Amino acid sequence: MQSDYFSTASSTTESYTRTSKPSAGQLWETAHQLGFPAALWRLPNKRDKHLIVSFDEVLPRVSADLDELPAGFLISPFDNLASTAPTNMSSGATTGTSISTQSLFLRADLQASFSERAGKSDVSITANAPADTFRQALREQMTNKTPEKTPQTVTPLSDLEAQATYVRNVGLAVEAMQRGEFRKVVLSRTKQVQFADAPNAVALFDKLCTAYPTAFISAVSIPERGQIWVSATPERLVSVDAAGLFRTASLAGTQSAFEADGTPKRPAEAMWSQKEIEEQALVSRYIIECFKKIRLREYLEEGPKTVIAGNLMHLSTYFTVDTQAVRYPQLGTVMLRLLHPTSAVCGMPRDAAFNFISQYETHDREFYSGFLGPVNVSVDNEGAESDLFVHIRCMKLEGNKATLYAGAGLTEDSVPEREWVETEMKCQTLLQVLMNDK
Ligand SMILES: C=C(O[C@H]1C=CC=C(C(=O)O)[C@@H]1O)C(=O)O
Repeated sequence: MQSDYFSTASSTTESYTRTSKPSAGQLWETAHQLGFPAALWRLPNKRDKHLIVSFDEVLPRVSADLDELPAGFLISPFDNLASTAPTNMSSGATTGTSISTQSLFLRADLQASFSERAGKSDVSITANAPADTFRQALREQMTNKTPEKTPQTVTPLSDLEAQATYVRNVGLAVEAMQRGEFRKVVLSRTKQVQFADAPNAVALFDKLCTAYPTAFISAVSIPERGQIWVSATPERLVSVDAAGLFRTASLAGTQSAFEADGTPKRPAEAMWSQKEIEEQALVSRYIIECFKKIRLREYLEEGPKTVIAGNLMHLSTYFTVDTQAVRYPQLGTVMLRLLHPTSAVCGMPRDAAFNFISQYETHDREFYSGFLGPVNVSVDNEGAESDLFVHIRCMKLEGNKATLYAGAGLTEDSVPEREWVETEMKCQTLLQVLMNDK
């Protein structure tokens, strides 16, 4: 007999031994079977994995307000701009921020943590009707035998036409920048991959966790769209921890983390071109301008430093603010609205770059280059924290098909063919793990 996993009283947390606990895969499959959205994630440099299941078959569209939302997981599209509305800040400053209600929110109706160290998982569930349905379906899932794993065939489809279009559009962007229409734009492209069978998102998530310990790894299932988004992003957008420490970072400039002979490069010895230094400085400047808009001067800036992101290296500058010391508890929400989309995924000035992207990109970015992550989630009784990341190095799974997304930051010094190669390298972050079917 399986133990009773959930209490149907108010929200409870229970611990299980290794033999009786439901695995992330079993919880994920149960949610999938019942048509419930689910999000699985692992924070950078952490080992614990977390899962949320929402009992809303159609997810609510919400404003990304960290001060109002309950515990859950937020996923926002790139195109999240709304009409500008004046908002009064606690500091007394008045500024224009975008109030958009296009983020999808997975409320934590069920929350589970999987800790390798402690050898236990905690599962808690709120007491509303689908809880019983879920418990029943999970019991069945746990008694089912896992099917034998057969090697997966993964076929990237030809990109020749996409390459020609991309190179032409980069050329047009460079001309527009030389005419002074904007200073930076991030143009993206997609890459299609065909699988023999629908890939197992949880197995893929686990492989990404192992391959990229410093990335934010996630898998988000959105049944109403028939999509699962999987990513290994190196870019933090906004975090606010239980002690009120706010963090953001600027990330840009790209080169391979390996020498031509395959030996790893030492980050401290990485050489960066003027184009890349400027490209990253524009992202930092964008963040500082957001601080200026709300008249916040007490931020700590560290960098730029070379950081490793899987198969790539980037330049990154870190910004931190003690929201308690500056008496600005809503800083996370305010900065989120000001920052997105940063010039790491859109450009500078933002609106001109956004218009260029809308005019020339031939695909809908959907959730690529939006943001995602846990909101007001408490882990290990350490207090609630929010961790939102820029949704890059990601792909959309739809049955047997995956669409990978990658963009490159362009300035007037960009060479179109090199930018295409850069997007290919970015696609490799996920592709290498997909192709390595161990
Ligand atoms: C837009 C992407 O990366 C951004 C983050 C780091 C470096 C970037 C670059 O060098 O262009 C991009 O701004 C992407 O991976 O799709």
